[in-house]
Amino acid sequence: MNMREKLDISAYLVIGPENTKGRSVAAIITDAIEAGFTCIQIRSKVASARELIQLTKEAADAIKTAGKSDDVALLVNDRLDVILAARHMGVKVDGIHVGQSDIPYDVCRKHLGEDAIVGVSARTEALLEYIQTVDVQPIDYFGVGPLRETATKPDCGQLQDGSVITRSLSDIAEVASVSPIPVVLGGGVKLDDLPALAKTGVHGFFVVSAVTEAKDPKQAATELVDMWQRNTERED
Ligand SMILES: Cc1ncc(COP(=O)(O)OP(=O)(O)O)c(N)n1
Ligand SMILES: Cc1nc(C(=O)O)sc1CCOP(=O)(O)O
Ligand SMILES: [Mg+2]
Repeated sequence: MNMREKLDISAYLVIGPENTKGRSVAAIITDAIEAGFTCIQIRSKVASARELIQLTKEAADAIKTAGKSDDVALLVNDRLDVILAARHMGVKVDGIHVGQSDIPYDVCRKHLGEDAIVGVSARTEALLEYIQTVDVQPIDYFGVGPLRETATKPDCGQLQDGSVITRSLSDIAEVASVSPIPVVLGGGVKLDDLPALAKTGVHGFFVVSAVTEAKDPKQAATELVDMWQRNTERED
């Protein structure tokens, strides 16, 4: 089974060097994987292409050292060029995450191949229409958010007048129920949000700062994974 077929977005870490308070991205990825995180996305709006390739290599090495190359997916945000370059250099990168102003997902699929993971985000109100109008077959999951405003991505949920739309739990539950593909929810998500989020039917949560800015990232990641598992365990 390839990584696309095995994809698990239940505990999804998004991380870049601007999020780690000067600490090593690879070390925090190791902490997250050891805690049980299932998916990693390298996302940086400040790193150069060369830096992103290096970060992606270090992330793939961290996943391999943890013995999880066949279980934990490694994605890169936005940068199809970085993924192609990293793959060319022998780095195992499993896929890409793109939003509505990024490279179109069908172009990503064409260049990355049938086994790659392609995640897409769209605003919830747009997503409901989107689901009915696009062929979701090339897409593996929808990234939805924000639950609340977050300094990590000040433009998320922002309208042209500068106001910010956050997602209510009922919006999230509606998207999860109509989406033909799995949904992962993020944006301002903290530990205490997980019990309510688990009830919405989404397949997982994604976080940046709840892990990357924590005093002890390993402990924070462990608490998040445990909380999600406790709240999504089947009762039968
Ligand atoms: C899992 C996940 N969901 C949503 C996003 C946001 O993507 P996008 O809207 O393209 O914004 P940027 O992350 O590129 O600023 C994401 N990265 N990951
Ligand atoms: C990468 C990203 N996408 C978002 C969306 O709403 O689409 S919010 C976000 C950043 C989430 O960071 P934090 O966990 O620190 O709030
Ligand atoms: Mg993007």
